[in-house]
Amino acid sequence: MSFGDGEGALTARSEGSASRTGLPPVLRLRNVAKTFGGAVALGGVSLDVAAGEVHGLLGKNGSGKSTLVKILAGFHAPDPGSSMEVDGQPVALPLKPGDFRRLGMSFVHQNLGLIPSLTVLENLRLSALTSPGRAWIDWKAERSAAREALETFGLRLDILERVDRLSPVNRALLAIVRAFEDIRSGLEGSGRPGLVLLDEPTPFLPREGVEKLFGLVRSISDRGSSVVFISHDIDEVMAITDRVTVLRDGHVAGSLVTKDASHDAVVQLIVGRELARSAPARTARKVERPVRAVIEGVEGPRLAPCSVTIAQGEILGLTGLIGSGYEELAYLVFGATRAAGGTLALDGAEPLELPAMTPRRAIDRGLALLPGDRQNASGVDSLSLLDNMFLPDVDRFFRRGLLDHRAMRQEAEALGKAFEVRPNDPIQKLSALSGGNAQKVLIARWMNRKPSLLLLDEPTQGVDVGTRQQIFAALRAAAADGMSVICASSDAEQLAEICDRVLIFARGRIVKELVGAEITKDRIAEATYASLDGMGALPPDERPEDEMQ
Ligand SMILES: Nc1ncnc2c1ncn2[C@@H]1O[C@H](COP(=O)(O)OP(=O)(O)OP(=O)(O)O)[C@@H](O)[C@H]1O
Repeated sequence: MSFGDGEGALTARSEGSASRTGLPPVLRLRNVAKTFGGAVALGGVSLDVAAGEVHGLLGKNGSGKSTLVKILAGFHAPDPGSSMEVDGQPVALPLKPGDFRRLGMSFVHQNLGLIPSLTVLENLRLSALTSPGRAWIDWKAERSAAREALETFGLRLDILERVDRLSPVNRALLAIVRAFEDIRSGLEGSGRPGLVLLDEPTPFLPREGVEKLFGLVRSISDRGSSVVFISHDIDEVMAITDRVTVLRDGHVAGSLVTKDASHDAVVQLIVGRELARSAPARTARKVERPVRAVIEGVEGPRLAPCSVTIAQGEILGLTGLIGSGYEELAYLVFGATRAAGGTLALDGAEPLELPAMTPRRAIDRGLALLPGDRQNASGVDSLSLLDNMFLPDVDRFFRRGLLDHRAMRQEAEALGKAFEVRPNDPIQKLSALSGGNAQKVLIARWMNRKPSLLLLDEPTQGVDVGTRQQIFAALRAAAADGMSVICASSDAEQLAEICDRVLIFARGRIVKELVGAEITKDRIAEATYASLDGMGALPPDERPEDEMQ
């Protein structure tokens, strides 16, 4: 994600914010290795994180980043021969769960690690509330500590709200604030500089969230603490880190000082080759094509009634700030969220009432939805790759009442190969795959069904820079064959690469349409943030319209 060159654009870190000299590395890893049943996830990684440094950890899906983080969290035991120092002191491995606190580390994992049934307050103050030797809880003091922590981050949340009622964005922000709080209280007690590890914390964050997070990261590092920042977003990494280490196939492919490195050099280190940027094939798409779907007056919790028409073979992007309504449309059309009103007419057929739409009906009519919240709503972690791929249409593998396992396996293998799923073992559980590889399985599943209208919510979240290009190419090829795609995303770069048309939403309405050559990353970002001006009046050429063709 990057947001153009305008005011508030993500800016490169100043030289003054680099690491503190004279102090031992806050974390030193030597030859850290991990094998899972013979498969090498980490092949001997050595890495120093300096005090006060923001260190980017990058690498393709499955390169070993999360495995390394999980070793530090005491979740995985590394192989013998691995060694670790914290603040210059040797630390015995494996770590036990919870040891990281004693060592001055805190984490935000991809699944955020919040307890959904507890309140914001309870989640935020979990470490403090459960710390040993605490005889009683001063709830008044806890409430004010929680409010203060949220205020520092500019996060407006009801501290008594249950976490499962929060939006995904607010959950991510809360998890990040909690990690910073944990380290801050750790700092007070121990005098250590401390280390926060952020494992892909930003995909759900709106731009203001990213800016706030970066502001906090800078202030923490300015006070001497270190941050390890894992992300697939190269622009973010270039903006916030002092140094980057790139993992490839479980080994360190290289380390770079960020201010001396170019974007392309980092990409090359990640993928191991130069990445050819494919130009969007928009020219052929100006041709008038038959209408695939007419969505009229769709209305949802954050979406005022709005209408959208999409042509056959068109890739339509939806974007805006989180909460502007763009992120709801796909779910309302698919019946995953109940619409308050509206109709959907497919290929000239009789319109269907959206409030009566259900996912089953939508699938029967040739729709498919890839939800953004893949941890909770997309795949089933405890099932195999094969089951996850064919969950929605297992019927087609029945031959005279029996399931044709061989055909399923062959098709799953071919699909995994096409989408570069690694490891490509159809009977492996989805939970054994890295986050990005799991996302590839889920994209493959829906693409394979050849829906007439594919609804995507943040489809390449957590997917590495090389695979992203393959997914874009697959989407373009499917669109050239007539599949229509609606892609909701906060990633302007992604939309600029694949879309024929982009609709920008603000306050529940469509406020701007960009077509063909108008679609650039900067134009999308500009139109998105123009809607913030004064939060009231929009510029004259961006007045809300209910109808856009
Ligand atoms: N519990 C497990 N059992 C078996 N294999 C595993 C397990 N956890 C991870 N792996 C394998 O280890 C390798 C590294 O995975 P890891 O999750 O560390 O990658 P990553 O770099 O974090 O990827 P991503 O960017 O997709 O999150 C992958 O091949 C993965 O399939």
